Amino acid sequence: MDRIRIVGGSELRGIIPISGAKNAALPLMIASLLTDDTLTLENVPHLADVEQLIRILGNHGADISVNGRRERQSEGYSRTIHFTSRNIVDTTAPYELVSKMRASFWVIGPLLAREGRARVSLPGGCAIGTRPVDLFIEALTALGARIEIDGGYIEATAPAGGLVGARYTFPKVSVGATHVLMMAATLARGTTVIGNAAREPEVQDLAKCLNAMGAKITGAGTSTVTVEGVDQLSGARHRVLPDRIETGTYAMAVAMTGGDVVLEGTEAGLLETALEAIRRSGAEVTSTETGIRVVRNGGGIKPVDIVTDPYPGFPTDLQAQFMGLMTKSTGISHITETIFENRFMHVQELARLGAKISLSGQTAKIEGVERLRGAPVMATDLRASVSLVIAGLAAEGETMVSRVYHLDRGFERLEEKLTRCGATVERVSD
Ligand SMILES: CC(=O)N[C@H]1[C@@H](OP(=O)(O)OP(=O)(O)OC[C@H]2O[C@@H](n3ccc(=O)[nH]c3=O)[C@H](O)[C@@H]2O)O[C@H](CO)[C@@H](O)[C@@H]1O
Ligand SMILES: C=C(OP(=O)(O)O)C(=O)O
Repeated sequence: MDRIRIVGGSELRGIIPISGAKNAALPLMIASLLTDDTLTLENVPHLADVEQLIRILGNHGADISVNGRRERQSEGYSRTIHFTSRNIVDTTAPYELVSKMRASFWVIGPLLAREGRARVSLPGGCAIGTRPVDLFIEALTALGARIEIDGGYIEATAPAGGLVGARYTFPKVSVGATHVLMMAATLARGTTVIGNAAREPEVQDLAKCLNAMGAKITGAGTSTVTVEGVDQLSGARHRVLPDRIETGTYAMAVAMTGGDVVLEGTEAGLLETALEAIRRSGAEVTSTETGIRVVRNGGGIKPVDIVTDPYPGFPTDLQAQFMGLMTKSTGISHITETIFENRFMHVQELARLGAKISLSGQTAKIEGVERLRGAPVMATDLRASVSLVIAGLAAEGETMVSRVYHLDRGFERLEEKLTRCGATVERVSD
């Protein structure tokens, strides 16, 4: 199994190209099941999760071809992929395919809307909480679906004339359930009004693509989304928006090591709350013509308290990385996780590097230390694993991160991007 070896102590200087967003690419790829025409997605990151979803869509009958690359980038960076689901050959998403990744469950929306039925295994994904699917069931039931749970599968059936538009307000904000309800509603009869919808940029990106396919969606990006059902959707060409979590991760890495890096091809507007927290920690963060510049030249890392929240709040997907940064602050900071009940698994691994962190319920208290020292550490989930990389970049000596497959789910060419900016990071294959 691959490991990542880091020798800490170097500042980061240079340019890091930001990839297309994993969490936008996945629902966009799933949206291709809504039409028998071709959906072309540009800027799709080359990640394990994308490859897994390609297998899942293929199982439903999608014909998928990959080509193209971004200008000025070496082979293998974000790709252009064509998805054509002329016929849906199978409406079952089996356990073996769905258990590896939470987002694969979302095929339930398009399959149900287009084919009138779907049988989808209960999902897997990062083990960061119980992650139930009750909101999906409630939302699809509101559109008239009949839902049963049998042998670990959700079996959903639409009424004879298809799904019917309805007014549904989520009792809790859910990104995935918003994606699914929005996709299902595009082909429902009549109008659906989604209340307390997730406002994440990825929801906006999906709505933009669905509208390009002929859907009638307004309000995406606000908490009320209205979807007027249409008879059918067509193909389209859409560019996946930049990955705000990758952007924030590298910005925090620079704030940690010091240096001067331009994060290319991304936009500050996607992650203002996180960038503000990085600024408060003492780094300079400015928008440039090509992206975002992050600079920290000398000066300690100031302690900053954060609380995770749905967008536009501080993203839970950057919580572990920010904790990595705070381990070397000059004082005490507090990080409160409000989205997932078990998203502190990085705490004990950061402690191996010398971090001083104590937990009380959903709040971590981090006492900054002057020095971290390299050690063998284990990745426990996607974002936790990259928090160990951030800490390793600033630790003395060698840090060896195992279970790198977590990292490969969400970070395209991490070693290459960091090495080009002066870090010593390499993949070690046993
Ligand atoms: C592929 C993808 O885009 N994943 C992101 C998505 O995950 P995901 O869409 O799974 O996260 P949700 O927004 O649905 O989860 C938010 C909260 O709602 C709860 N919940 C959700 C659905 C449900 O039916 N019942 C329920 O109780 C969850 O357990 C969690 O506590 O948004 C999360 C929150 O920003 C991010 O951390 C993930 O990276
Ligand atoms: C938690 C994440 O992914 P997933 O929802 O697929 O588990 C993530 O992207 O940080």
